[in-house]
Amino acid sequence: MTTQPHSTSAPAGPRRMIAVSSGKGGVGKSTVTVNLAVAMARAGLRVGIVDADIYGPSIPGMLGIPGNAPPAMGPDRRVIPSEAHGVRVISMAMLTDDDQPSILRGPMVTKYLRMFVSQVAWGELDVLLLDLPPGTGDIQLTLAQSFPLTGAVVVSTPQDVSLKIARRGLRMMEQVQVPILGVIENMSGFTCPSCGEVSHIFHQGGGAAIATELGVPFLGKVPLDPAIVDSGDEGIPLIVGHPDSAAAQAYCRIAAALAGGPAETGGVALPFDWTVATGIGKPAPVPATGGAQDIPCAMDIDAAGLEILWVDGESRIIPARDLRIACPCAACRDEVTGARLLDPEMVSLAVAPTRIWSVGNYAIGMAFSDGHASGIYTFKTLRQMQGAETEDV
Ligand SMILES: Nc1ncnc2c1ncn2[C@@H]1O[C@H](COP(=O)(O)OP(=O)(O)OP(=O)(O)O)[C@@H](O)[C@H]1O
Repeated sequence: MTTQPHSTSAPAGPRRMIAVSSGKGGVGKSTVTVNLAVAMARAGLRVGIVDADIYGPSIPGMLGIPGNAPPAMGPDRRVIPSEAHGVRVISMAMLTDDDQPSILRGPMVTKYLRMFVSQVAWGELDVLLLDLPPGTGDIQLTLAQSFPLTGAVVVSTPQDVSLKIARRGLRMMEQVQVPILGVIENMSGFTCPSCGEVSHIFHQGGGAAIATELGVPFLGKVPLDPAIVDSGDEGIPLIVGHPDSAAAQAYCRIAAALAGGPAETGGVALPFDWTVATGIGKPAPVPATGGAQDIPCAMDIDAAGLEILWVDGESRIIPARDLRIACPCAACRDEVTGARLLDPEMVSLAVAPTRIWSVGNYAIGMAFSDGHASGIYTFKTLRQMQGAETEDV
């Protein structure tokens, strides 16, 4: 285990940011995250893990990194991640005393995690894995919305109840338009400690059934293997200590599928924060490569309004005033009925966006010249607005 400084210049952002989630605790999500990360590092990728399981951070221990060692600071006051088995790691466990459970409210958790992603000197990364806290509550939803995730993986065990909960997790990710990269069935079958053969003493196949039912990929099964428990306790991942085991080989296959899977969206690079007057932060246009999704490939603003080119090649202008009038925030729309609360007559004919920023990978936020800045416009909504008649108000 070493602690090495990485480039402290502003990060370009990881090529892929993948959330590892589970509907409930104890299904092996952190173990899966660690072994996938080490498998990817061994395949030559530059890999980082954000231990976002802020209430029960276990990643450093599984990689043999002392939990209570505070991380070093770089010259630009950015935190330098720890590194073990070729994987860079940042975790709440490094910032709090092991004996003091972190009692943090939701907004604080999101603040810390944003910091973990953007204020850490990660250097160049091919893949950043986020080990999410278990469950499908507000924290998970906020996290899924806060980062430009390439997609999410859902870990489940074969038991019925666990699969039902996994289904809820999948639906949650769908709601915030985070692509599901697939389902992993953990503890599926038992690996005999003496002969290494896998026998299916419990249910199996539920993960594949859910994946089929919801139309998402099934990434594979990891058998129940007593060596995994010892590996976690000793800080030597199974991939390193028992590379020939059936479970280690399953991790390697899943890692290969995730590292090279068809998850790139093909749209503009995210995140961005564009100040319209200076053009600073404006997302660089990329070619529209085809596809049916609501993914922007280029954005422009002129006197006529906001023009968006979509991945399927469609492009149209939404007048700036229409955007302001359509603001979906709670002050401008009734949250229950959706009725407009904003009087269009109060909106100046000259209103225009002054700043546009990406929200997760499904929406943009917009600040207007009248000072209003709380609306979040999903790509889907913008696409529908482009198709609708201009409001005659
Ligand atoms: N395939 C497996 N075979 C045997 N034991 C496993 C397997 N996967 C995980 N475990 C063990 O199950 C326990 C829980 O695993 P882990 O901490 O990774 O779960 P988790 O879903 O991240 O839990 P939480 O989110 O509550 O921290 C650990 O002791 C781990 O070693």
